[in-house]
Amino acid sequence: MIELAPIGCANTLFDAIGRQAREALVLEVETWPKPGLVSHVDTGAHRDMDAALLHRSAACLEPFFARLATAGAAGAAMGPLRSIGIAAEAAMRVATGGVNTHRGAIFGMGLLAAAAGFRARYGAPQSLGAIVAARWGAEIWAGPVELHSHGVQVARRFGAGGARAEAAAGMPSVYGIALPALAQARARGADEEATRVQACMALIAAVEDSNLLYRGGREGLAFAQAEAAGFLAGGGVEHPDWRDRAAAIHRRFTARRLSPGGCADLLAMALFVERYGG
Ligand SMILES: CC(C)(COP(=O)(O)OP(=O)(O)OC[C@H]1O[C@@H](n2cnc3c(N)ncnc32)[C@H](O[C@H]2O[C@H](COP(=O)(O)OP(=O)(O)OP(=O)(O)O)[C@@H](O)[C@H]2O)[C@@H]1O)[C@@H](O)C(=O)NCCC(=O)NCCS
Ligand SMILES: Nc1ncnc2[nH]cnc12
Repeated sequence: MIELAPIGCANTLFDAIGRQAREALVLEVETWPKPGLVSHVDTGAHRDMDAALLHRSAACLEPFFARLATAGAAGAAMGPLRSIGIAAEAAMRVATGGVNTHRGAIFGMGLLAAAAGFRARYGAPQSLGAIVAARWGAEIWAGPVELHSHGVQVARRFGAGGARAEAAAGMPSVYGIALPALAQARARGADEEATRVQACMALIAAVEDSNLLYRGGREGLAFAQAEAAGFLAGGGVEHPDWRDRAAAIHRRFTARRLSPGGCADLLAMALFVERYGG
């Protein structure tokens, strides 16, 4: 257990955590081409979502991320965090007319915001992901399960761990895949949008995204992973024609109605974690 002396925290710090979480969600949307996903350019494989809706959703979630940071700093266990998360999901549904824009992000980014609050309060040396795993990992598994959610159906049919497994393990896809991809692309001179596309492709190539499994089954997931891996093996965003190649992959996902919504969330979480120094 972490035992460190508390340090003072102003509300403005928690507000800043909420704002940074929202900005990370917005930056994810403002990234093109992301295979099958919504961006400022088009709506990909979605008929019920566009960039404006995702922006509205991100805006309505900002105060909830700030509340989660405050709760994290107060040493909250998973129960109070879950209550804030459920209220955030309800607010999202009101803001979007019932569309599931950011359920995964509420969960994962919400836990990272709580960890950022905890770390600001106690000065803990661990990464935000390590704090999530250490403080709330066991309770994440013990929480109530929605019998009919897409994630639960996919877990039953394919044994996929989804957002819970990712969070309980301390966000390995954020730390082991997205952050190194962002750093490497940037070090090689890629611009910021290209850097985000590279990280998105790296995530799709490796993550068992429950949205891909729900819409495309094992075959859809394998198709998506092979497409992203092919992009990376061909030089990724260092290839002179990278944008055309990524756009062609985006069209192929869209034609198959495949959308890696979990990877979109993980990209946003990596952008948030980067700003908080790991
Ligand atoms: C525990 C929950 C996360 C409940 O989860 P659920 O049972 O639904 O299971 P998952 O599928 O595991 O997760 C839900 C969302 O997480 C994203 N996701 C998917 N795979 C991964 C992964 N490997 N790692 C991390 N995150 C992942 C994904 O969210 C994004 O996609 C959604 C949009 O996709 P779309 O294609 O439009 O899909 P639908 O609208 O669902 O269907 P169709 O359009 O195809 O018809 C969007 O949400 C993105 O964010 C998964 O959807 C959790 O919800 C829970 O318990 N909540 C309670 C509150 C709580 O405890 N909070 C904790 C503190 S904040
Ligand atoms: N850009 C995006 N497109 C589709 N689903 C998403 N969920 C979170 N971000 C998304």
